[in-house]
Amino acid sequence: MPDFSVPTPDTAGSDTAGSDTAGSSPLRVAVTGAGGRMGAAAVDAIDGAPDLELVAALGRGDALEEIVRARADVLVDLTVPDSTEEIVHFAVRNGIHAVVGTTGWDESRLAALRDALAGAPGIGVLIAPNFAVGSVLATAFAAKAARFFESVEIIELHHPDKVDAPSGTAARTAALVAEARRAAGTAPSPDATHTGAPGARGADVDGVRVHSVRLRGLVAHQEVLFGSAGETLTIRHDSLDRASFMPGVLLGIRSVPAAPGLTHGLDAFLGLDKA
Ligand SMILES: NC(=O)C1=CN([C@@H]2O[C@H](COP(=O)(O)OP(=O)(O)OC[C@H]3O[C@@H](n4cnc5c(N)ncnc54)[C@H](O)[C@@H]3O)[C@@H](O)[C@H]2O)C=CC1
Ligand SMILES: O=C(O)C1=N[C@H](C(=O)O)C[C@H](O)C1
Repeated sequence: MPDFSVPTPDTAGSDTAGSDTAGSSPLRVAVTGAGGRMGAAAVDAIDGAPDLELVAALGRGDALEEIVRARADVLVDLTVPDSTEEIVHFAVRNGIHAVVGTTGWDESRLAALRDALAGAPGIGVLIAPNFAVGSVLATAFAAKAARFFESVEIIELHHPDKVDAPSGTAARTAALVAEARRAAGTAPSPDATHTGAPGARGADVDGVRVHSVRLRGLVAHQEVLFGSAGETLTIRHDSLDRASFMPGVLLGIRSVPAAPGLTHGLDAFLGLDKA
């Protein structure tokens, strides 16, 4: 597993409100959604990290108070869009940092979380639409390319047990691409469609068409397609196994205590904001 080099909690000068990470104590980590596909993989990854200690693993129906009772420093939330907001606000109210992989964090939820964090100085929350470094890079590359092309569309492809569409990664990519195009004054993608089957052109996310494929055998994949006269550029990323997400989960856990407030996307923790 790649090991992204980051300051440990002991050397980061981190805010450790509500924690006991002084000295060489491992960072105490709780997981919600621990019985799910991602949660189970995260539990194993945390168990295998010598600087981390798994102190609580909660499933649906378990009381959130267990996270406080276990004196967790960081909560990792990998549940469902309907549960994540309540869980993360619970962590913030109780002085616990959070690393959130669950989807469903739209602008209104992010704004409410920023407000909550303003009243919880020193507490950090990472909302990570995708923990895979290749995916984070692909989204950053797409944002860079966005202003140079007339057309852009996104195809995201996932396993059929996924409950939400479009994916959180596609929504984030579309938002960043749209922002870059707006900033550059790029016109909307040309599209003469005015008749046909409903849904055939995918969902309109921030002015970008997003097509969601659900197919047994897939894990998590995305293509961003750009086009101009005579050329296309396709930026594709494939997560072939949930192992791809784990280095990012661990990086988030180790980094978030030193990053008070809201961090949206793993980019800053990977140093991509300086690239
Ligand atoms: N950021 C990233 O890199 C990734 C994010 N995801 C996202 O993570 C989330 C979980 O994905 P999967 O593990 O595939 O789903 P899953 O359905 O396998 O697991 C979700 C688990 O959460 C549990 N759960 C639901 N409400 C709960 C609550 N209130 N308290 C505790 N547990 C609760 C469910 O019982 C289930 O075991 C989804 O939103 C998915 O889109 C998935 C893969 C990567
Ligand atoms: O549900 C999934 O599997 C995934 N969810 C996230 C998303 O919606 O973007 C991240 C990744 O694509 C896998």
